[in-house]
Amino acid sequence: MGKSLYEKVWEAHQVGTLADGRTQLFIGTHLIHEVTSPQAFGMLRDLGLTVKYPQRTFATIDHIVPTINQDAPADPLAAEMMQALRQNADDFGVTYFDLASGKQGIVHVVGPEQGITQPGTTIACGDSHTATHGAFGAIAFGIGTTQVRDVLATQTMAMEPLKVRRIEVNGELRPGVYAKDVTLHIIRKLGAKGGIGFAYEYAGEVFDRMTMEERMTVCNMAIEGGARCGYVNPDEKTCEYLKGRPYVDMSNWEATVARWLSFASDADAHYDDVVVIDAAEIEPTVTWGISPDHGIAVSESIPDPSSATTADEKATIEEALAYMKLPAGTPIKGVKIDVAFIGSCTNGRLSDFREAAKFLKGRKVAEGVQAIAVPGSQIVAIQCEQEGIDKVFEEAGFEWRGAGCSMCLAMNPDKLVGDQICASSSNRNFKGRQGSPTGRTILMSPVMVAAAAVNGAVADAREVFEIATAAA
Ligand SMILES: CC(C)[C@H](C(=O)O)[C@@H](O)C(=O)O
Ligand code: SF4
Repeated sequence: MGKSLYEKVWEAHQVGTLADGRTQLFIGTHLIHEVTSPQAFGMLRDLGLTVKYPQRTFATIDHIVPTINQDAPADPLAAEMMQALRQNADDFGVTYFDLASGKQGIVHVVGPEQGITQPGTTIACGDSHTATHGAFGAIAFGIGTTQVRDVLATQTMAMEPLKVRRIEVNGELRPGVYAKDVTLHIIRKLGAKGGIGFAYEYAGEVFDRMTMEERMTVCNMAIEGGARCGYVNPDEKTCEYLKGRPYVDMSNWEATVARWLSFASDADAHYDDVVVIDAAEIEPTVTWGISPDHGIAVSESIPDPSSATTADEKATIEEALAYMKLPAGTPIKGVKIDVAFIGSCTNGRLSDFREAAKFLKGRKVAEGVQAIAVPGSQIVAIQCEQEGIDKVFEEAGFEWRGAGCSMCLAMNPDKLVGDQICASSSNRNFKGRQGSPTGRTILMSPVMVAAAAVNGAVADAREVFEIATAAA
């Protein structure tokens, strides 16, 4: 019987079995940011410990950093957190991609961009969207602050092994359907808790064809489907993306490629579960509620509690609709928006801005809508600016900001106000997620956010494109 990538990587990193039965797992790469690392460093200081492998630890600043006047946050607490990360990186000898480095950005954008994220490795980060790095065939876990301490001090952590579910998406995606729709569709189908106890292996023709950035978008949201991690097997595209990046050792490239590819799941690997999805059934998908599994096709209507099949489902729909203040049974298309946000570790990369710019060229953001575009990293910002994408956004009426998490979680000045509705390319639509306790989030792909911004309401980007083509 062959092995899955998950099994191969796990076995290669297993240091031993702990008394409680858990595995002590070696962590090849540790990524840190300003929110979940200060206490961990504090604990190291208290215990008189050092960072075990500082060369395996990389820091960046993303959550609290403002997207305007980035190095001068008005909030003294933010300034203090920024300073603390600088101090910790200096004191413990950790590489820090700070604002002055030109490499700063959201941790899950920076890792791949620098070539730190590599196939066959284990990666940990005190952040739930660490699964993003699985796009490269890494086993990447989001961890809590205590585990951040453990990894800093020992480069290992204790973990229970996972089951593996292979999710195959075969066939052709329809025009206007993006990686974000694929991931929202999977979560809709399997539920926000469906992946508990699993690693998700994303496979099949659709993933084979996807670019690395698209694979990252899908893996990023594995956690929103309950999975502990998600990955795509490494292939030529993975290697091509990484070739020549700053942290990739190019001294014996052929051997590196052979080693990376050897981690891919064997054809006869065992899976605990297999789900097969037909790509043609996936439509541009948007959320209507307060959990990422509250997704519907943009052509569908907001669920009606009376259509629920269980009492639990009924209560969930009622709670979501009460919070969202949306009428049951009416089309989601046409729901007015106040804010449009393109960015985040899900959809804040070059290809996301390129696609949205294609849509925005020659169009204007609807009156009364605040639209902001936030590159996932300083490098993404420069790439976009070199292509004139920033200008397309600005001419359309978007604000073009500096890199960071921005309004995805609003731990910075970018926040919704009151019960504003935001069309957002991010990954979570939880209550209060975007900075206002009554703020409302509708998740969708960047192109759909652009369409909503122009329309002033949720729109089907495909129709708006067609209307434009017909009029031309
Ligand atoms: C602040 C951080 C710990 C958090 C996470 O773990 O994911 C954030 O990135 C998020 O997206 O909610
Ligand atoms: S962009 Fe959003 S989801 Fe990603 S790390 Fe930042 S806050 Fe978390």
